[in-house]
Amino acid sequence: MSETAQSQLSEGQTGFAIAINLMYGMASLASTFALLLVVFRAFGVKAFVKENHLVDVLLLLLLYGWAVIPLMYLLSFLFTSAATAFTRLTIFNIISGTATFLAVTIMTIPDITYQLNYFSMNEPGVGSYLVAMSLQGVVFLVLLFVIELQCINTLFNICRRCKKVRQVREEALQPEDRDVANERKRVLECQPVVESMVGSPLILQELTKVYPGSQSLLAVDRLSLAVGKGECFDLLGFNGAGKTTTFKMLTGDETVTAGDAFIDGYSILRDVKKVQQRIGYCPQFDAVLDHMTGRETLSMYARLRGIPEKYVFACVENVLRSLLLEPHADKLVRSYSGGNKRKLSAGMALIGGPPVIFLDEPSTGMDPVARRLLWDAVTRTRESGKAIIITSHSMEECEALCTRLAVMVNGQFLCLGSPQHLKSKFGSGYTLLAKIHMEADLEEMDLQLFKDFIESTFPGSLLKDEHQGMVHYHLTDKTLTWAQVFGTLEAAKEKYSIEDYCMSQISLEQVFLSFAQFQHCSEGGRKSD
Ligand SMILES: Nc1ncnc2c1ncn2[C@@H]1O[C@H](COP(=O)(O)OP(=O)(O)OP(=O)(O)O)[C@@H](O)[C@H]1O
Repeated sequence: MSETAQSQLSEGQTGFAIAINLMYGMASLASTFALLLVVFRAFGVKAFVKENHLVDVLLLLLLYGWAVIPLMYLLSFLFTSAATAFTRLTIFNIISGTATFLAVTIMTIPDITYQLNYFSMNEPGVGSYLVAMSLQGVVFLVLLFVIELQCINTLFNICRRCKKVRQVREEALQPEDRDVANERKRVLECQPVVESMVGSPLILQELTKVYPGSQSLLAVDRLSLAVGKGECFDLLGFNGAGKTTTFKMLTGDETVTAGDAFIDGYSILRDVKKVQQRIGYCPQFDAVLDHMTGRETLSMYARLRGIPEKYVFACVENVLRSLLLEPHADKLVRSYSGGNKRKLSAGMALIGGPPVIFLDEPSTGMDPVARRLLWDAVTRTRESGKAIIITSHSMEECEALCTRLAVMVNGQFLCLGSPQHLKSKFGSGYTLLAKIHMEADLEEMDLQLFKDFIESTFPGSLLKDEHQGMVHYHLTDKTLTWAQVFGTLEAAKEKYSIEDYCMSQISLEQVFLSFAQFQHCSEGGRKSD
């Protein structure tokens, strides 16, 4: 059974599937054996039909089936392709069956004697073989259950989790951003099912992903987060920070190495199907069906989300209109431009208003008008009480949409909170942009005088950029007030030929960039222990 299909079955369902497969195998073997017995009877093969031996033969054959079906099932795990498994195992059965039969016959020719009790434990009775086949069947079946129910994985997971819990305790001693630590504490103390009902449809508890390989990579490192109804949470991060991997685990596309997440109270480890029924997902790369039109695609998603048939049309029209897709609604998706495919992907995630919506860089490739329409649609959806998680490299988008955000670096949250909270916490000081009027012959001197003035008046100021009489300073003094800075610059305007100037709070982008130094450049930079 494929890993994805397997991951979507609960343990009970897997056990049931094995039992059904075994019964089907036994039934089809029994019917073949019955035909064989009919042939024996028709041709009067004495050894098999005399003295009710047909029943003995049937018992022997069925015991053979009991032993061999689970063995074939086990051996099939050695192959990745069903066709290869079928041909190779068939050849294996023919050779092993014929060869062992010939070998045993040849080796026992001198000793052939006739024994009335076929089931005797003594040679040439087959009693010992019957016992062996019965035991083989039981052993192979147990092995099959162990593999299919992923008992070993579960055991590994339990060990891994114990190890992780120890690590978390140890690492709790290391400094972690206070907001991130508070969120972790809040999440670990909550009862996910109760919390989901109360108001947090999405809960991540120590969610971890390690990509296996020669150098296993820790892509997502113990994320803990609760996202409430009517909240839009932005995952900001550099390339390779682990955002998409987080989404993939939450949507069931990737397995979870440790930890768990709950969507509407359902665990992604135990109830992935129920989770998938409750999410909308706009993946980073469009997953659209080329041979359907946009309208057909959205109608299909509306029906899948359980929207009553009489509302499907209106619902689809609404999404098409809100994303400016109406002119393309009846064209095949394969003829869509990149931006229009993106709009359709976003529409597919939003339609029907699932309780939790994941948007992975939804506005990439959209023109500014479409982007703003998307923002409106996302904001309306959020205000209707849905929890939205978004990743984006646009700070403008982040400021326009999100109520809270986290900066993700190397799979961990380095900070967490509302945009204003993070700007106040990490972006102390002000940004000053000034344009100095320069006489042709005195330009360097004018500029230098102004720079000296700023550096002496506002100690600790950092010159960030300088270009054609335009200077960009970061005024780092936390005690400065807006009035002080404006007053000083207004008074100095004439003296230093300041043509124009502008003051602003540190931007979110500057806060984000201040974490750049922590991101490993190399994608294989984070090895898991
Ligand atoms: N299937 C995979 N196998 C092994 N490593 C992977 C796999 N997918 C992602 N990674 C690695 O995991 C890390 C996180 O990748 P991920 O795609 O989650 O980053 P991201 O934050 O979404 O980046 P971007 O902003 O570029 O989309 C990267 O180092 C990446 O190389």
